[in-house]
Amino acid sequence: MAKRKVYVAGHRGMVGGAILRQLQARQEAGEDLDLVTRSSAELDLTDQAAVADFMQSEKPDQVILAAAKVGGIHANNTYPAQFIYENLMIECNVIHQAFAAGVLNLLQLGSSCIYPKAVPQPMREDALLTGTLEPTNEPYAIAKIAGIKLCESYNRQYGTDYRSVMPTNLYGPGDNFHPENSHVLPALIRRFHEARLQGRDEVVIWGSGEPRREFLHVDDMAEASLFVAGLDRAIYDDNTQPMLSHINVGSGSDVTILDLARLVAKITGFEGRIATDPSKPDGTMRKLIDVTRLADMGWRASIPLEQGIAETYDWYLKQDQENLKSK
Ligand SMILES: NC(=O)C1=CN([C@@H]2O[C@H](COP(=O)(O)OP(=O)(O)OC[C@H]3O[C@@H](n4cnc5c(N)ncnc54)[C@H](OP(=O)(O)O)[C@@H]3O)[C@@H](O)[C@H]2O)C=CC1
Ligand SMILES: C[C@H]1O[C@H](OP(=O)(O)OP(=O)(O)OC[C@H]2O[C@@H](n3cnc4c(=O)[nH]c(N)nc43)[C@H](O)[C@@H]2O)[C@@H](O)[C@@H](O)C1=O
Repeated sequence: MAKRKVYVAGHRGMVGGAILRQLQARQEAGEDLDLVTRSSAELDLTDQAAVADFMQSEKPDQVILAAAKVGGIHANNTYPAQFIYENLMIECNVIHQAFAAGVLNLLQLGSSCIYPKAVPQPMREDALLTGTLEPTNEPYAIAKIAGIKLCESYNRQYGTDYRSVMPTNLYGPGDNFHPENSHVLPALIRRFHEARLQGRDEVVIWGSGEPRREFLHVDDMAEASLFVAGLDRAIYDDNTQPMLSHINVGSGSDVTILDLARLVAKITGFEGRIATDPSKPDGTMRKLIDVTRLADMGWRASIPLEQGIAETYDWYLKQDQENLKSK
């Protein structure tokens, strides 16, 4: 039997990298896989003609779409045009050109920010499009909702099997530690680490510290993505209502940002004060997702938050030291 050719879009990113590592482990364990990757420098997924050429020449059996314009609350709020344009273009090009090249199986990653700002918690899949979105990331969320609807529409009209997973806030090795544009967890790991090294007695966190967020380790996310991609179609379809084909992926519990900061302080060894900066946005106050659907299918997260942050900090320290050496 021919090898199954899988294209992982976004393999240099945090999630795509973790998915690729798990697929490579399967390959080493004997699974007949042909793994295809391209960096954004090699293939700009916003370029329709380039994506068409690539799909026609590679003709993968399966596409995993983990490429996107990604960032935290500040980046989303500051670069809304890039977040909506690049994400819509990437989704349209990858999904349509995959279809045009005869790809029947695809999995794409959305985000829990697709759900309305004021919605019963935990947020079920059928909360989609029941209210207005959180303004700080509405353009990104609109693009992610369009991704779900693209998959649903191609499935309805052409009978393809294009699936969508909606992750909660993710973290782990390979994360972006940019001081302004990153998500909260990598930002705090870096800020608390630097404060300890510099002997500072205070670290400031953005907003009130009161919002709650649910965090999932990227290795859990990669495992869940491959679990959903590999589900028998009858099981996937049985568990989705008509016109509601996405599946939430989360850890099932959330923490306040202040408690998260205390945990990061403990792990990084910072013993000073934690202050808040109310001039920075809180964003949505709570976005815990309901993970019943995925749990019923047989998958649950396994990496506890404290352990996951400690491992991520170890990874960060290794990167930090390599960077220091190369300076
Ligand atoms: N991180 C999080 O907390 C969450 C992430 N998600 C979703 O998970 C997915 C993966 O996110 P994550 O791994 O964190 O993001 P990263 O920013 O770590 O990685 C994104 C990847 O996308 C690629 N990419 C971006 N633009 C282009 C382009 N124009 N052409 C080709 N490739 C491009 C980049 O490739 P290159 O490196 O080659 O430039 C990069 O490696 C995204 O869909 C995101 O929306 C959802 C919820 C939370
Ligand atoms: C995954 C998700 O990520 C984004 O949404 P978000 O959950 O609001 O993301 P965030 O991680 O950046 O912030 C979480 C909370 O944490 C607070 N916070 C404190 N101190 C820092 C800090 O130093 N940096 C950041 N970024 N936030 C901080 C911050 O004020 C907020 O209250 C979406 O735009 C969208 O991309 C999306 O889907």
